Amino acid sequence: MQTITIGLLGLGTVGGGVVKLLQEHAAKIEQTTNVHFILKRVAVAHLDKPRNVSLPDKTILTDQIDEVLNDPEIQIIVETMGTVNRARQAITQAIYNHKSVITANKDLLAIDGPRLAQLAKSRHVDFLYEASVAGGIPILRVLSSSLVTDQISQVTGIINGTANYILSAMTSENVSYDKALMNAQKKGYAEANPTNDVKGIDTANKLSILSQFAFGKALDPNKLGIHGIENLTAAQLASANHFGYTIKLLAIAKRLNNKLYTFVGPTLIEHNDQLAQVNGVQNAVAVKSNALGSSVYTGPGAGAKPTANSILSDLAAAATDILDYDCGSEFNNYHNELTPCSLTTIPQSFLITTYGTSVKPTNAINWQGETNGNNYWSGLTPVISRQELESFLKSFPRSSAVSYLPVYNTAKL
Ligand SMILES: NC(=O)C1=CN([C@@H]2O[C@H](COP(=O)(O)OP(=O)(O)OC[C@H]3O[C@@H](n4cnc5c(N)ncnc54)[C@H](OP(=O)(O)O)[C@@H]3O)[C@@H](O)[C@H]2O)C=CC1
Ligand SMILES: N[C@@H](CC=O)C(=O)O
Repeated sequence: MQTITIGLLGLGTVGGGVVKLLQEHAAKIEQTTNVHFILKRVAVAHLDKPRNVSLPDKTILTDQIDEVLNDPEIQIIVETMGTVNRARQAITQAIYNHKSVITANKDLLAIDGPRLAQLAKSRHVDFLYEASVAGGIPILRVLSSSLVTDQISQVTGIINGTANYILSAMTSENVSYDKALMNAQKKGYAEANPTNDVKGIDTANKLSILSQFAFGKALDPNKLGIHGIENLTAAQLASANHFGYTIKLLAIAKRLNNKLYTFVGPTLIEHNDQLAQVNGVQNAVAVKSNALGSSVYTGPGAGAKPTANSILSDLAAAATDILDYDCGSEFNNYHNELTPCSLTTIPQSFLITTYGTSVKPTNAINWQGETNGNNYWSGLTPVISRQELESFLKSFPRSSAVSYLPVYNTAKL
């Protein structure tokens, strides 16, 4: 049996899960990897905070990250503290100190992942981040191993557990948005600041990473048009349901020739689509590829143990590479020049909802269906161009509220 020494940054939801799984699964881990992992140091922000994990020795806790990063015995750093700047600094320092790094930090990866990956490669250490997309679903390994030779044309993801948990609770249990968000926070699904979860930013960050694995092109999340779920109305949820659809926060990347069409936002998806049945904290990634056809990968997208499981799979891979003197291969070595475009510029069908009246707008649209409630009217458009949509929206008096949502897979590319 070989020994690998690790250092952990962060002991919150995910870090705590890592410690628990290292303890609970120790026998299986040792048998399958032939490695005995020693957790030598754990960095936290607040030393005196009560913890719901038992550490072998309280003295391994420190609030000085450098004590972990500069410890010469530590071979692998597991970063589960979040934040962008402090985590970037810590990961860079770890790589310069010749330590392999595992992280779940999609906020950092989305803006600086490719650079950090190149740095790790140049320093001959591993840089792995399975947990950064869809929590417990091993989607990055599927894309970079099982589908490595296939040509992918589309990925669609429900990749934020908090948003999906909120939408499911609002749709099927009639729970209010605020209450559902509070429950997601209690369960450890939401980010320390849940703004990224509900505004679609976390979804966009994950789409950036996913796109890098599926298409060889990392997307700049700042250049994606991103829509969140925070302004969705009960009228939209009820109207979608009336027409046979569920509303999900989707991340879509679709390749056509050398262009990559992307969208992040709430979208109507037919009740009988497999993705519409993904509820609660479950995530799903649907992949369309030339050889395999359609495949869908589902599982918990957040939470302590599912996320920690992804980290432990990286840990096993990094330990094997250290023992085989084979560190430094890129997690994803597919690179491709594609031009990102917004899917919203493509003609497609929309759900339009007007508020303050239950009367149908007078515009000449061949509505595919319509419904109304006390104080709103909703209609389903045929496939219309962006220009037609915009001129329709402009035809309303400034004072009236009108909103629109796209219908999944109606875009005519
Ligand atoms: N929660 C989830 O389901 C998932 C989270 N992630 C990602 O995993 C990471 C961790 O998330 P999560 O566990 O939920 O976050 P938490 O807020 O639960 O935990 C963060 C931990 O990091 C510690 N920490 C924060 N800043 C510092 C610092 N400057 N120095 C040392 N320690 C620090 C905190 O210390 P203290 O406890 O003392 O305050 C805490 O233990 C994030 O990048 C998140 O995006 C990815 C997938 C799923
Ligand atoms: N806050 C995130 C956690 C996992 O990435 C989510 O809800 O999906």
